[in-house]
Amino acid sequence: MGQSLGTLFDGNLNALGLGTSVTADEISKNFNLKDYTAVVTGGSSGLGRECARTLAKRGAHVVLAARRVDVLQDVKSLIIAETPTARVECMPLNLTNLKSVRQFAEEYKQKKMPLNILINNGGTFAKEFTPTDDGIEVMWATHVLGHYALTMLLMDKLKETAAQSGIEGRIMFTGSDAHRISYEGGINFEALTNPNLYNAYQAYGQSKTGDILLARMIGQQLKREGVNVVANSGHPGAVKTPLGQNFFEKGTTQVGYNVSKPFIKNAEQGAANLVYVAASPEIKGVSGKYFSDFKEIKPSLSAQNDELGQKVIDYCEDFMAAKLPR
Ligand SMILES: NC(=O)c1ccc[n+]([C@@H]2O[C@H](COP(=O)([O-])OP(=O)(O)OC[C@H]3O[C@@H](n4cnc5c(N)ncnc54)[C@H](O)[C@@H]3O)[C@@H](O)[C@H]2O)c1
Repeated sequence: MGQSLGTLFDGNLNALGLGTSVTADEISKNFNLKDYTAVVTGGSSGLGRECARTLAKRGAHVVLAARRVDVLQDVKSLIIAETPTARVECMPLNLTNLKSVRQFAEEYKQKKMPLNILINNGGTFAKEFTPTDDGIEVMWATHVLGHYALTMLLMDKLKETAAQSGIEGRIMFTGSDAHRISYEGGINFEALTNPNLYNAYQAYGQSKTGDILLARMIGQQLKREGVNVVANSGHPGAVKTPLGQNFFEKGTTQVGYNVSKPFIKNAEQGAANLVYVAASPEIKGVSGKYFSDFKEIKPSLSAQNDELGQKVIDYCEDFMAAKLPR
């Protein structure tokens, strides 16, 4: 690996957006979500679990989605222990397998449930090049391809719900300021299948550049269509979760880690900005933007590049056409 995380971040902690210690409970204390239904991917752990807990506490009907339903059931029990009136469902979803993504969307629609909020959050950090069954680097497959397919397959449901309820639909992609560490040009499509080009941090960074670009492109498209649905992305900060620990504690130099450790958020703090982007009335009508600590900020130049964004969309569309034949 060329540059270690510590080399990249030492003396540049702002790049991490380490930010405030406001919790998801605090930021959402005035939200009333009793008329909302939300899907949270990666709902079995870390930030997804915390987003789900908070939305359910504010009255939303929450659908937890991840690979292991037994783990999701445990999360559901925890949520109900805190909020006995919480409405929570668990549905299996493997983001690296588009057939699983389609099955999730079809089963969701069969349940005839509305959908107001889609939180595209599930994720992973792979130290070594790890191809999926389709041969694609696993972080790109999970963060970008899986979430693009999920969003497109649920888009009619989001639009229909918004039209019928009059409530603005929200799509929230969990981005990361680590997107600023990426391959030259923001995204190297060849590196998605070539292990010789692999650098774990650049590969993670380009997958998050992909997420921010998806929110931008989809958000802009929804605005052009004039529908009552928006898409944005949010940076949670550097957060102590299984993924975060893998990313930080093992990846950084001792100096970098020691400097950053006091600023690392817990999941309640990390989820705050994600819950804000997904549900705050303050940002009604905002679409295609990137948020950190409850403020819109500019992502990298690559993540503001519509031409690159269109390439990501085209890549995802081609992949879906190849992997999801009817
Ligand atoms: N922790 C951080 O410091 C940090 C910082 C910025 C962004 N993020 C992003 O936050 C998101 C959540 O990560 P986290 O820190 O809560 O990590 P986590 O390890 O606690 O949770 C990851 C979740 O994603 C799910 N997941 C992984 N692969 C999946 C797949 N193929 N299909 C379905 N679900 C899958 C896991 O089951 C788990 O529920 C990720 O997108 C991550 O990139 C995290």
